[in-house]
Amino acid sequence: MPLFINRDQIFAHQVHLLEHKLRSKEERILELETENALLHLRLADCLGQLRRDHEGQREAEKRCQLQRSAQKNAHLALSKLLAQVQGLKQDLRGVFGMYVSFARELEMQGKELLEKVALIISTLHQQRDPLRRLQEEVCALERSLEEEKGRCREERQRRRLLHNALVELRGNIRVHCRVRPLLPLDHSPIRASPSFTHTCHTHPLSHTPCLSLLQDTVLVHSARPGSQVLSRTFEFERVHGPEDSQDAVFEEVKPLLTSLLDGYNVCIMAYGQTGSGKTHTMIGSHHGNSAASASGDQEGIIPKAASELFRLIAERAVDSVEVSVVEVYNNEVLDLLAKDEEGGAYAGVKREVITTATGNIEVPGLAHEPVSSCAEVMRVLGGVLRVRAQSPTQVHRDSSRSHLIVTLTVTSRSANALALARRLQSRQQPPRAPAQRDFWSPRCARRATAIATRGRSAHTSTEDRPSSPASSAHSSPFSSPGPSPCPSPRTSISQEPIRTRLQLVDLAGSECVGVSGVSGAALWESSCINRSLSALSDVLGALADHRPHVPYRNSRLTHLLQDSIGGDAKLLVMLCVSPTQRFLTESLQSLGFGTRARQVQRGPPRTPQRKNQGLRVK
Ligand SMILES: Nc1ncnc2c1ncn2[C@@H]1O[C@H](COP(=O)(O)OP(=O)(O)OP(=O)(O)O)[C@@H](O)[C@H]1O
Repeated sequence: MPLFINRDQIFAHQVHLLEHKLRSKEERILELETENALLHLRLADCLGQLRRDHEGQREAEKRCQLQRSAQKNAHLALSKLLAQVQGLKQDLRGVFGMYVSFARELEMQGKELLEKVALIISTLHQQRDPLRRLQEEVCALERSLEEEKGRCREERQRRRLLHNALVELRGNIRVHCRVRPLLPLDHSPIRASPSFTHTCHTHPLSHTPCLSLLQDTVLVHSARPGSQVLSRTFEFERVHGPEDSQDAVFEEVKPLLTSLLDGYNVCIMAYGQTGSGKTHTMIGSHHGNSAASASGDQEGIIPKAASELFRLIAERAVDSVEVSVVEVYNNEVLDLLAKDEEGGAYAGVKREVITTATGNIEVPGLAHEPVSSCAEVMRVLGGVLRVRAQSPTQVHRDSSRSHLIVTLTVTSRSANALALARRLQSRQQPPRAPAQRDFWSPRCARRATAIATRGRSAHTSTEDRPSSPASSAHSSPFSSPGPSPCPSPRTSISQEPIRTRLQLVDLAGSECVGVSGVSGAALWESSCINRSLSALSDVLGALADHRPHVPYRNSRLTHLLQDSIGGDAKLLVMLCVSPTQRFLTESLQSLGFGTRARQVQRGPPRTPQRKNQGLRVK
């Protein structure tokens, strides 16, 4: 082995060793760096974790704080609730205390009441007998009151029948009164000028009713401030109130139609102030101009009478029925059935009224149309009513400006009529209703006959035509046969037909020109209407006072109706009256007219003579 070692080699060896050491150190450094990096990573993890833990802790602390504040609030609410519960318990204790005291009080009162009831029951027990007796007395009194009421009703009925018989015997004019309901026209303002531009202020009370009805009496009571208190009563054969229907009004008129077929002439006349319901009562309510088109329960006396007439004649031997229609307009008699020159339309031709040498009232040339049913009558009437004079006034928009007279002439061979005529010829007593027999004492009959005889003998003559039985032999309505004398009992009754006449009159309304506000031609119409109505009133006055002169000829209306007013037709005046203070003066005038009409005594009505006994037959 060499002793000498190369230095280089040693150095190389040392370098190698050092390099090796360096390498291992470097490896170690690398390892340590890796480890360091890993540790850094772990540190970062740990720091992240720590941060999260801190945040979680902060969150937990926040929640904890919230929980603590919620807990605090809950504690507060709980303590409040507890305080309230304490208060409620207190109240409840108070209420319970009250309830207990109230219950005690109630119990005490109940006990007291029970004691009182027991006392009352025992008192009642003691008084039961007198009470029962009292009850029995009350029942007996009620029964007797009912009986008295029944007797009173019967008595009133008898009085009415007796009155009717007396009216028949005396030949009185029957007067029915109809008070219409309040209508818009009662509230319409009255205008000062005919041009209807200025309105007058009416008294505030003027729309209040001033009429009250009691059985067959009209009570007029007016107490307007500044005027005298007025209180008057008017009695009529029948009084209809505002609530009475057209049927109810017709029911009271209906018996006259039987009389017509039994051989009497009949006249039904509506009288009253303008707008008081005459046309409504006679024809019916209508819309537009077609008054005859009133239907059903709104039909007036004319359609209902025509219908009843044809119902009655279906059962009897009646030859024919004819209708004629006239209007008295501006004191002229117009034949509404006369046709124009072509013979087509109704023209309203002027006619004259004449008194024949025998005292008959005639309208020469008056047109008649044969009719065989109510519908035909209404058809004819519907046609002519369009010709009737109408114009508006401030009181009534559809005011009729003429008097309308519809005449139905019945030619009959009815055995009833003949038998009745025979009976009336043989004794001067009115036909008696069965119900009358028990009260129609001979004394009563004697008295009534005496009154009737007095009444008749008191007015034996008039200027125009005497109304004594003897003179009535010559009466003749228009161109149809009219009332005739009672033939002597010995006169034989052949089977010649009897002609009777039903006159249905819708008078024009009386009116105060100042109130109705008319002028020009309408003023002349009003003046003619008022003059003819005043002539009618004068005629009634003369008849009622048995004056020797009856001024029938002062007006065409009275001349035309002479046979019905002063003759021996059964005449019924239907007074139509407005109910309000506003028309008080006019209502009083109409009621006065009705009273006057009732005073007329014309002797008992007669059946007309037959064709062959001097009557003019068309
Ligand atoms: N009883 C009644 N029930 C309901 N309405 C009525 C009644 N009477 C009248 N009327 C109404 O009052 C108004 C006036 O009545 P109507 O035409 O019959 O009066 P009038 O007396 O004939 O008047 P004028 O004389 O002016 O012609 C009408 O609208 C009518 O329908």
